[in-house]
Amino acid sequence: MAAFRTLDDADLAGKRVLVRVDLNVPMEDGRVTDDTRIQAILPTIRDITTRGGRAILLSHFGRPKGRDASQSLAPLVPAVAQRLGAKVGFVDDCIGASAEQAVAALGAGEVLVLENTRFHAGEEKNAPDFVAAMAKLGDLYVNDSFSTAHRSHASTEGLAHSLPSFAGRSMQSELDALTKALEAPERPVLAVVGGAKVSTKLELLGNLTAKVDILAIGGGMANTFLAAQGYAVGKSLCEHDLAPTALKVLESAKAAGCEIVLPVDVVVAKAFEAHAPHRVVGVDAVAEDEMILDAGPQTVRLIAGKLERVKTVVWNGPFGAFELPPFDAATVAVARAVADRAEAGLLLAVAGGGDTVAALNQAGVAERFSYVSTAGGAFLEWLEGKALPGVEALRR
Ligand SMILES: Nc1ncnc2c1ncn2[C@@H]1O[C@H](COP(=O)(O)OP(=O)(O)O)[C@@H](O)[C@H]1O
Ligand SMILES: O=C(OP(=O)(O)O)[C@H](O)COP(=O)(O)O
Repeated sequence: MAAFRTLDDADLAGKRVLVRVDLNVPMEDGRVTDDTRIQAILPTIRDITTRGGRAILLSHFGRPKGRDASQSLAPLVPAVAQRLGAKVGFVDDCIGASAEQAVAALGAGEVLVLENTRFHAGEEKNAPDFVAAMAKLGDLYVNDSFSTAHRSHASTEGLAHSLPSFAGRSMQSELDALTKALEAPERPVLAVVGGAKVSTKLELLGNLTAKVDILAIGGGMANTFLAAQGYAVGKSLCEHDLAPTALKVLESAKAAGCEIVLPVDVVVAKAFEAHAPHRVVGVDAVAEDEMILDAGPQTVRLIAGKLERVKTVVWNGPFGAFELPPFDAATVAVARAVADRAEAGLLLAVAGGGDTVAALNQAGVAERFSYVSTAGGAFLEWLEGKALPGVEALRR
């Protein structure tokens, strides 16, 4: 028997199906800049609607503290409708009278998006009253969001205990593909971790050092390590409070025999904007009024050198502020080098994360990777061998 109930086990006709999806997609000026996560949920939505169910989509967007119009899911609704090729409704809350009325008015085969779950404090607290208020809106619960499975939130975990629950098609295929690709990875394994979510991803790097042979750290993540080692990082994105955690990661790596690769040179600018005047400097030469926005060419060469002796690459987090050219250079160069070797059959390359996938698409290499996951943090936690609350809650 499969570990999870899937849509194959569900009687969907006429049912109100609460579907946890991840509409936390990269956006710029109200426009979706990478639709991978939207494409990923279409099979599940279509499965529900063609079988006469009512698909009620739940998602967070960003990390708002309470209701915040700039983090609304409303601009995502036309993007979902366009890719689905069907009308999609929207209601400005995910609980309460307005949501209840909109769900009651939803016909069989129709689709509705509810407003950002994180507008309510109960979401991240997984508060029982908030879970109950959402559960009232559905007969069944489907989790199709592997990328939020590491969160023990009301819409990712709580609801699975309140309603008959099922894994969606994307959730199923992510778990299948990652298990196949990485259950017993060929060594040496190189993990590449960058990005901006330093506080939520730094701690897990300690455990990751026990699983991989080389850990290359870049992006905003690297700045915290550089600062912890005593380098001045100026105005860079950096969590100075987390210096002790960064030092612990370095100690764990030493104990595990995992080689750590940090930037040796960086690209710095005084403004966080595209084409800002910039210079390449050694990591010991960042001025007080500068910020690190990318890794430098020497660092790229260093990582390219490591690629020559590894058999598996796992990657989450861009190496720089890739949305702002030319600070995409290191990410693009490393992505191309990995893709070339994957395509030549010299290594297996798996990458994941909302922005990482966007960066690989921007570099035009996503198709040349062995597997690309929608998930970043969840992918790293899965790789560590951690039980993911959103996945565990779906087990039979
Ligand atoms: N040096 C840097 N300074 C500021 N932002 C950075 C830097 N390096 C990377 N980033 C940002 O990190 C973000 C992606 O991080 P993250 O959300 O952790 O990745 P993912 O979504 O792939 O899991 C991008 O928006 C990118 O601009
Ligand atoms: O974008 C996401 O994760 P990712 O940046 O690790 O790929 C998910 O939507 C989770 O978002 P969160 O890290 O705010 O919980």
